[in-house]
Amino acid sequence: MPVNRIPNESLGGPTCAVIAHKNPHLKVTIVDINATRIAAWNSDNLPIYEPGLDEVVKECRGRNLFFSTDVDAAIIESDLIFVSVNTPTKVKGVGAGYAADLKWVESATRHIARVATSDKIVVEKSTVPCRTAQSMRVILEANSTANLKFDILSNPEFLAEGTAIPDLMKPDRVLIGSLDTDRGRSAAASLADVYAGWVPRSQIITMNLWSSELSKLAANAILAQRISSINALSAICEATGADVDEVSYACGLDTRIGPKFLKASVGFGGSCFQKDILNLVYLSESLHLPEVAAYWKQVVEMNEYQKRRFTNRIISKLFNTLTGKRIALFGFAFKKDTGDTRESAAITLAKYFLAESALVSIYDPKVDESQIWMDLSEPGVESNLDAIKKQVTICDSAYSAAEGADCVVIATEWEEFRVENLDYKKIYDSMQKPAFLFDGRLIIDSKKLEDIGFQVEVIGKGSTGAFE
Ligand SMILES: NC(=O)C1=CN([C@@H]2O[C@H](COP(=O)(O)OP(=O)(O)OC[C@H]3O[C@@H](n4cnc5c(N)ncnc54)[C@H](O)[C@@H]3O)[C@@H](O)[C@H]2O)C=CC1
Ligand SMILES: O=C(O)[C@H]1O[C@H](OP(=O)(O)OP(=O)(O)OC[C@H]2O[C@@H](n3ccc(=O)[nH]c3=O)[C@H](O)[C@@H]2O)[C@H](O)[C@@H](O)[C@@H]1O
Repeated sequence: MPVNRIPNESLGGPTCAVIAHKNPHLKVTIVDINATRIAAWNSDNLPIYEPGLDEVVKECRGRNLFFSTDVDAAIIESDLIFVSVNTPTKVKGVGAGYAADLKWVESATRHIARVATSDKIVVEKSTVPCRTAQSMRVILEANSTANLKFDILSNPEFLAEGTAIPDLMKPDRVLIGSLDTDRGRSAAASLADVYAGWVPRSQIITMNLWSSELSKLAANAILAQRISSINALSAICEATGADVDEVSYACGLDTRIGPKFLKASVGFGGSCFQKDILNLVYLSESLHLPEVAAYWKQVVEMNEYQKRRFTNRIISKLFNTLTGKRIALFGFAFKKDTGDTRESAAITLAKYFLAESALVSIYDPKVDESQIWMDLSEPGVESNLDAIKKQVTICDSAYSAAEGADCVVIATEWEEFRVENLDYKKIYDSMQKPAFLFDGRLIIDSKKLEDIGFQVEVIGKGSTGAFE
């Protein structure tokens, strides 16, 4: 079994589908070198789960939205090309563990230079380090044989997974960065016209290329920083008897702070927050700004600490050993309403539990079983997967995951895990006693579960109940 992550096309697919939906006069072709992905986009089972996406794709596919592996043809016939390829953290070489790996951006750029037969506007949609547009321009100009003109724009995307369609339909802002030249401004105006199909002009912001590239990294870093801040406070809450939900509410009422992104959790996940902050750390170090690098690095370190801290609380409450105990892990995706597991806190938790010789029963409503095995195993080590399969069971419901378990751990905030949507009495009756429930997402009503008999432990809240 190949143990490479299955690409999701979480960005390019939904973004271009909405552009096609809102601009019926434009022909939009989504191309990918991954034929399996394209086949899925052309089928009834789209490769990603995203609420509202099916409807948009079904309406436009075959009309003005096409999915293809014929990258050459799409480059030749397009006036405007979005480069939305993956930019993961480098795993080896200079900057490993921090810098963004730009090999896919470079290969897509070289492909455009090699194949284009007319002038193009090339839009950097992927999240990239500051000044990547300059490298793309050099590659395009140096490799283009036909004396063609290429304009590079930065147009970072701010959608979040799980809410991609509403985010795209009603963005807070659309950001377009260009060179401050007549050509640059004219290219930016052409791209602005595409978005003006549905976004008010006042929300389409233009600025210089480098500000635009940096704004994307900055926005993700600031959002993640808020989560690490509230998570740091959650540790203080647990030690003092303060309630993190109340602290978050009180702070969020200050209009200068605002209520969003202050929900304490077992740790942020997703393909971008960690990658983009590490990218910012690397950029800061490259610019000889070690204090700035250390500041941002701490946001990621706090996130790792939160996952370790939550696990330690579970071990301590389960009488200091997990050996042979069954843990029901509710949720594996990095957040609700997505099947994406990239950097999911649930993966780290599951690995900690396995290291403590626990048995883990996993249930997630949208994550494929094959994805869970990939996430838990070492790439390419078959024997490692065999060992993991002795400790892990993947279940088709929360009820089967909880059967015979010593504790339930809520790792993803799926609505179906709320007290009103699951029969927790049935779950309690099927578990070992004492039955523990650890809520890493602050989604359950502790009082109701304690009344059933559960010993409940919630992130950012002190312990209550019979065992204190
Ligand atoms: N996932 C998200 O919600 C968001 C992602 N981003 C950024 O968008 C970029 C892409 O992210 P995802 O869509 O999540 O990545 P992904 O890995 O799911 O998809 C990237 C796709 O690009 C394809 N690809 C790679 N090289 C290619 C080439 N030369 N020609 C054609 N296709 C090629 C891959 O086969 C893959 O299907 C990243 O830079 C990410 O930081 C930005 C905002 C939101
Ligand atoms: O660049 C990207 O890829 C995107 O990254 C994030 O979007 P995403 O990672 O899809 O999802 P978020 O809603 O930001 O959640 C990220 C993680 O933080 C967690 N989170 C979020 C909010 C909160 O208050 N607390 C919290 O723990 C979520 O559960 C999740 O694990 C940003 O929100 C998007 O604006 C950005 O475009």
